[in-house]
Amino acid sequence: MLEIRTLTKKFADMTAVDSVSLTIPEGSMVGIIGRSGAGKSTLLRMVNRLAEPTKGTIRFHGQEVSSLKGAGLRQWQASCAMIFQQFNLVPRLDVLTNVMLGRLNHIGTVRSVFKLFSDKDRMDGLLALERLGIEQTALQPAGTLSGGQQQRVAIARALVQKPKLILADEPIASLDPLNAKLVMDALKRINEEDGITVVCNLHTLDTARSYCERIVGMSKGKVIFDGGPNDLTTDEAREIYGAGDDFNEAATSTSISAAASEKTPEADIDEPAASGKVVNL
Ligand SMILES: Nc1ncnc2c1ncn2[C@@H]1O[C@H](COP(=O)(O)OP(=O)(O)OP(=O)(O)O)[C@@H](O)[C@H]1O
Repeated sequence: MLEIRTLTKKFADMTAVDSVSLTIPEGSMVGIIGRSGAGKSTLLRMVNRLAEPTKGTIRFHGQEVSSLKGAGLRQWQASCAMIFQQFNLVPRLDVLTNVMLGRLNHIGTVRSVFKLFSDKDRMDGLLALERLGIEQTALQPAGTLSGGQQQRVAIARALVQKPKLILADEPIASLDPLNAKLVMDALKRINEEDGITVVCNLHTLDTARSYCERIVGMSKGKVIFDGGPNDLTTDEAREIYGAGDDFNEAATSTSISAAASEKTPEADIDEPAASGKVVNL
């Protein structure tokens, strides 16, 4: 259980996240929506402690993580994997090494400095790539992969961290709809099969409605909606997106959905993994 209480982040006199309180049960998949600048990224970054809260607390299974330092903080960051819009891979390193970098917080300092990975680390990395249907890319430089493949490498890297929580910050914002679907399907399957809690910032309402059992709507740093996809009315969505009377959900659409046809036109995707039944997790 993740418990966020009155979490606040100020940048000078600007309040990016304003007294947010949320309780997220273990194993849930939560989508955070809102227009650009609503405070979604800052909220996730505080949970992972990439940004320091100005005020408030974050607890995970009762442990206060908002005040952790040193080894305790590193341990928290290892169990709280982050996925970014821009993948954050090392382009010149091969895919498998990128994935194994997710193990750095689990191995000793000397081994981590020299990137001395064990056979087990390698095997875990390959198995994670296989779950994501991209094991055949293991020896390619990560920078040569398509965006959708790179994001799946980033998810494999998160998996080898053996996280308790995955925080995905706009994971599909740089992807075309087909690759966006592959990535969201992968996150959903990891959530369902491994029971890992996933909190996912999304620009688009239809994606959140399709994949998340709970939607949190943010505006100007505050939570203004918290409920199931069917509870979110058009009026509430309009308020979240700060739109006028002509608000249309399609305007926030990526045209992907969890229930969408799995018959993907292969010509549209340059990835071997996509030719099967979406992602082989
Ligand atoms: N390091 C920073 N220094 C100053 N202001 C910041 C910093 N990071 C974020 N902000 C501001 O905080 C507010 C919230 O930003 P944040 O990135 O959290 O929003 P967001 O909802 O994730 O938006 P987007 O979808 O565009 O990433 C914005 O006004 C942003 O300009």
